[in-house]
Amino acid sequence: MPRLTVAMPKGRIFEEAVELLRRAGLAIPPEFEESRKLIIPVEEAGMDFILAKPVDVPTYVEYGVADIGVVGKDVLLEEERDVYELLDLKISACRLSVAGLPDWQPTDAPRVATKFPKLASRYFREQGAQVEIIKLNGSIELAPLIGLADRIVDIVSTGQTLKDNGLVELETITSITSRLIANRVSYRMKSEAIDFIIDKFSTVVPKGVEV
Ligand SMILES: Nc1ncnc2c1ncn2[C@@H]1O[C@H](COP(=O)(O)OP(=O)(O)OP(=O)(O)O)[C@@H](O)[C@H]1O
Ligand SMILES: O=P(O)(O)OC[C@H]1O[C@H](OP(=O)(O)OP(=O)(O)O)[C@H](O)[C@@H]1O
Repeated sequence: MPRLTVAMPKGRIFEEAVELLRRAGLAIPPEFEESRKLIIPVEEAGMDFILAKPVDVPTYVEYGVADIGVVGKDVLLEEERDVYELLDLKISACRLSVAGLPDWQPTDAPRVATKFPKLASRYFREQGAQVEIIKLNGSIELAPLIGLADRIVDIVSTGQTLKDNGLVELETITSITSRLIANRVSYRMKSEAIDFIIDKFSTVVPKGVEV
C-alpha cells in the first residue's frame, strides 16, 4: 500500500487523536509524544506524521503535502479549505457559542469579538443580524469585560471560563468534534490506504448521531 502522510494537530486534540490511533490498532511508538520532532516516520504503520498548529492542518491537506489530517470542525468551518471530510472522530468535543454579559442590551450593530470571523459573520448574516466582527487571537472572554465588544463567539467546553468571567452562554451555534479529512487527489490516488485507515477508525469511533 502507498505510504501516507498524516497531519496531526499539536495541542489539545493531539493526545486524544494519538489514543484513537492506538485503539484503532496502529503501531504508534511511545516516543511519539515525547519528541519535539515535527516529522515523525512510523515504519510499522507505513505513515509519516507531521505535527502542525491545529489551524494549519487543513492547509497542509489542501496543498497535498499531507494526504490526510485530524482537525476540529470549528477550524474546518472557519478555514473553508478544499478538502474532503471523511469521518467524525468524535474526540475533543466542545461547542461554539455566542456569549455575553448577562445584562447586555441589544444595540443597532453590536460588536462581536471572535477567533472565528468568517464563521461568526456567516452565522449572524443567516440570522439577519447586522454586527461588526472584531478578530482576536485568544482571551476572547476579555472583550466584553473591558468594553471592546458586546458579545463573543467562542468555544465552550466545561463553561468554566465563561463562569469565572461572569459571562453567560446566549446561543449555541454548533457542536464541535474533530474530523478526519483528506486531500482530494490523495483520496483518489491512495484510496486503498485511506479506506484502510477509515475502516480502522470506524471500528473504534462510537456509533451515534453525526454532528
Ligand atoms: N475548551 C476548548 N477550547 C478550545 N478548543 C477546544 C476545546 N475543547 C476542544 N477543542 C478543540 O481543540 C482545538 C484547539 O486546540 P488548541 O487549543 O490546542 O489549539 P489552538 O487554538 O491553536 O491553541 P493556541 O492558539 O492556544 O496554541 C479546537 O479547534 C477545538 O476543535
Ligand atoms: O469552557 P471551558 O472549558 O472553560 O473552555 C473554553 C475556553 O477554552 C478556550 O480557550 P484557550 O484555553 O484555548 O485559551 P485562549 O483561546 O484564550 O488562548 C476557549 O477559547 C475558551 O476560552
